[in-house]
Amino acid sequence: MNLIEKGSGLYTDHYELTMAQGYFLSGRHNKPACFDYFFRKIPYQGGFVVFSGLSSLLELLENFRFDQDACIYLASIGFDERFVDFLSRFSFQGDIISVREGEVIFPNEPVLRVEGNILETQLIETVLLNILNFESLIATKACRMRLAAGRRLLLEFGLRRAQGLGGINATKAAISGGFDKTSNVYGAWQFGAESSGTMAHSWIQSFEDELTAFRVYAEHFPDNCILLVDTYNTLKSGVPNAIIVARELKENGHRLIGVRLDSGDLTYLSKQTRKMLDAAGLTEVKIVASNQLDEHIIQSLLAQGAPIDVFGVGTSLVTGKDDPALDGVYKLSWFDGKPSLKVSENKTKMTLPGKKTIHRFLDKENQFYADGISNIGEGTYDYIHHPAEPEKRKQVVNLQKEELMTQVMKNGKTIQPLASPAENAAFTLKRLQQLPEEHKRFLNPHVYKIGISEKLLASRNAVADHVYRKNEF
Ligand SMILES: Nc1ncnc2c1ncn2[C@@H]1O[C@H](COP(=O)(O)OP(=O)(O)OP(=O)(O)O)[C@@H](O)[C@H]1O
Ligand SMILES: O=P(O)(O)OC[C@H]1O[C@H](OP(=O)(O)OP(=O)(O)O)[C@H](O)[C@@H]1O
Ligand SMILES: O=C(O)c1cccnc1
Repeated sequence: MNLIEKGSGLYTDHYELTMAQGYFLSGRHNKPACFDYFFRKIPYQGGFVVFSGLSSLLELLENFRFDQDACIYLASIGFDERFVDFLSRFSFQGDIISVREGEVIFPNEPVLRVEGNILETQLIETVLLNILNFESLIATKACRMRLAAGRRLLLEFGLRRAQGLGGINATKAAISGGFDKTSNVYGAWQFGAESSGTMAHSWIQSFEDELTAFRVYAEHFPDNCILLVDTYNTLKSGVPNAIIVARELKENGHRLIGVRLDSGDLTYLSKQTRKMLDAAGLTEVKIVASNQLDEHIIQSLLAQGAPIDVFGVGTSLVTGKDDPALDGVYKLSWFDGKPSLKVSENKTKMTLPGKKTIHRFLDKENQFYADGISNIGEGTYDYIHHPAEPEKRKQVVNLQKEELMTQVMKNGKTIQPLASPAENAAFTLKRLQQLPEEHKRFLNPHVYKIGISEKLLASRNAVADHVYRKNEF
């Protein structure tokens, strides 16, 4: 299935189409509207999220169409003929204003805004949430592993354990989050990443003995050879056999790239392996480790002094293990000329009305200090208020600030070059250097402050009052 070629219109929830039909048949479909995308809870008990998926989304929206087969199907399941006819000519013509892909973002910030008519802005809800929530979830996980691994090489090994075809976008997000290479050949091809890999146990098992398996592999791939050393006994067989083959390669003007450890105590085994390789004069041979790694294990292995050069990570990365979904939502904030909000018993869940932007305030060391959300065009403000407890406020005068949102799509056409996953990763890394350490630690990270301007607070109160009065509760 290729959504881009087929047109992605059916990649949606049924209710988006019934609402769209309702807007169309009641003649309301051209009324202007604006929706915000934001999430509420940071996954993995972390201190930040890496915003990812924007380029995938823009590509899909440019191709958000209902082809003939889709229209026949929609008519067959009861959609109105006039509406289906309208859909056959439909394309998304709205605008998108967003923070940059790879930006470090925080809960309750409306990081992306969609403007257009109510029908088109409603219709894209599901695909938008599907893409942004998943890629941001996985890029955040990848980025946490990058923080744990420092400059060591990170390989993505997850396709076999991914949630079905989600494995494709997981690879894109893994690279965006800071992984260097992937085992996923399709992903590498699609997203301009580098694919690479080692070997499976089956290769070694298919030979009479381990040494022959290593020799045949090295013969075929003398310049791209990483030997898996734990099939029989890592220290008594795998590493000694790898050393024999490494010497043979050297004699022939080549070099063994590395050995891979895939079971057992990775600290003990990597230390012993390093000693054995070094004693054999093979200081250049790298140690690759895999086996159910995650950011915590990587951090712990390095703290234990494990001399591991490369980490291969699959399951926990591509499934976002520990937190299988980001709770990003898409809420109507402005309709037909008026700010709009969704009230809630729970004040933290009340949405922010109107068209808004985000400023990031920076301290003297150019480190992130706090983020402010305000109405667009509001100008400067001196305080930001806690969204749920507005009596708590923070002064933001005399601080440098950056406006985080820019227009990326106009009338359904992307107006900025789409960043590659590698460009996103470089941007994220730069931004993380500006995020104070206390927000990056894994254990009980300090909460980054976000707040709303006085004017936005006043307009939220006014709109909420109006909604309460109109609905008499
Ligand atoms: N020194 C270490 N410190 C912390 N975690 C480690 C260390 N060494 C390995 N691990 C992790 O511990 C887990 C060990 O998993 P498990 O008990 O399945 O071991 P195994 O060696 O894979 O066993 P098996 O031989 O059955 O495959 C893995 O997630 C691995 O990454
Ligand atoms: O543990 P993960 O983080 O998910 O990383 C991927 C795992 O997949 C492979 O094992 P598998 O048993 O599938 O095949 P193999 O024979 O190549 O080891 C590989 O050896 C890793 O252990
Ligand atoms: O290339 C590898 O070593 C690899 C690829 C996929 C999964 N596990 C390991």
